[in-house]
Amino acid sequence: MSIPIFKLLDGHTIPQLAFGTGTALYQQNVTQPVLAAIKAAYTHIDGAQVYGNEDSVGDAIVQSGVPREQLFVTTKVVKLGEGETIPESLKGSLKKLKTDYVDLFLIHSPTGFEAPGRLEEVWKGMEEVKDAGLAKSIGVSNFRIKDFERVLKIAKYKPVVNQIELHPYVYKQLLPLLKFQSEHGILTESFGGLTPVTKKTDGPVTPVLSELANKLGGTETQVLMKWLEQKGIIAVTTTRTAARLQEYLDVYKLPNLSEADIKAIDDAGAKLHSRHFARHMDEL
Ligand SMILES: NC(=O)C1=CN([C@@H]2O[C@H](COP(=O)(O)OP(=O)(O)OC[C@H]3O[C@@H](n4cnc5c(N)ncnc54)[C@H](O)[C@@H]3O)[C@@H](O)[C@H]2O)C=CC1
Ligand SMILES: O=CCc1c[nH]c2ccccc12
Repeated sequence: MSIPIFKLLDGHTIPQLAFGTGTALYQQNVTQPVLAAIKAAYTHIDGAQVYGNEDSVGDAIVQSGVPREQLFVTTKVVKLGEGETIPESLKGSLKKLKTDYVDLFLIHSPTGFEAPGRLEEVWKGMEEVKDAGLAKSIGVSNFRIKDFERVLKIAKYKPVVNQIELHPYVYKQLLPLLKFQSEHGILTESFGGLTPVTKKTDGPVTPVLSELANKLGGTETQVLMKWLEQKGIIAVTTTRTAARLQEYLDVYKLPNLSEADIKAIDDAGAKLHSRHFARHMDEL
């Protein structure tokens, strides 16, 4: 079984699993990890200007020998220099990434652009890069409902995705945002999806994962990834090890969780709120 492909609201497609170049790989040369991921069958690479390693992502894209159109490359803008525009910012990334376009360009966070009119102005810049073909699709990250309301008021193109921290310990609190996105056809990308096996390993979800891992014949990590997949969420994860790369890919060979299994994870997650990034998301 291969990685599922989801359709974006602008007609483009996106692989449901992404190899991330932040967190464990933040500010590091990621050429070898990205090459290993591509070799293992990953096509979707999640980057960002602030990860400080776009140059090494670009080297991996070139060295992989995989035709550019077979890869899905994301980068994100977190801030602009004095007088710098969004097209100028993206052109800087493209030079480092050694490509003519990205598949997806994201506003990394609304928090740097909160002054009156600023987020709207930045979104207009995002629309410019889409019109110029520098980004096939445009989206956002760490957006709340109130950020979407500002952008949607002036948008020619809606954001196609919102990349947010999403795992069972924030799922309940995010339900109004997820409902809003679903009503607008905006897909969700998850980061931090493995929090119950990495940062919050002693919570109410832990025994449920253990039981379901046994039932499915997989690992706790794979149960969390299955939970995301079955909710229609794109999983952005990462690793430095070949075994973990394969563990993530093997998720697609496992049977599905039942509705009762998914509810058991939702219910256990709802007993504890535990967020590790972007605290502003606690107020939607
Ligand atoms: N838009 C944003 O603001 C953010 C985006 N990201 C993106 O998402 C990517 C992934 O983010 P993460 O939070 O690292 O994702 P994640 O929650 O999927 O964790 C990945 C980590 O889990 C470890 N892991 C997997 N299974 C494990 C187990 N059973 N026991 C112990 N450790 C285990 C891996 O080794 C890896 O280091 C980043 O590289 C970046 O591309 C990450 C944070 C913020
Ligand atoms: O991408 C994840 C973590 C991160 C590092 N710097 C920033 C700035 C704004 C939002 C998220 C992040």
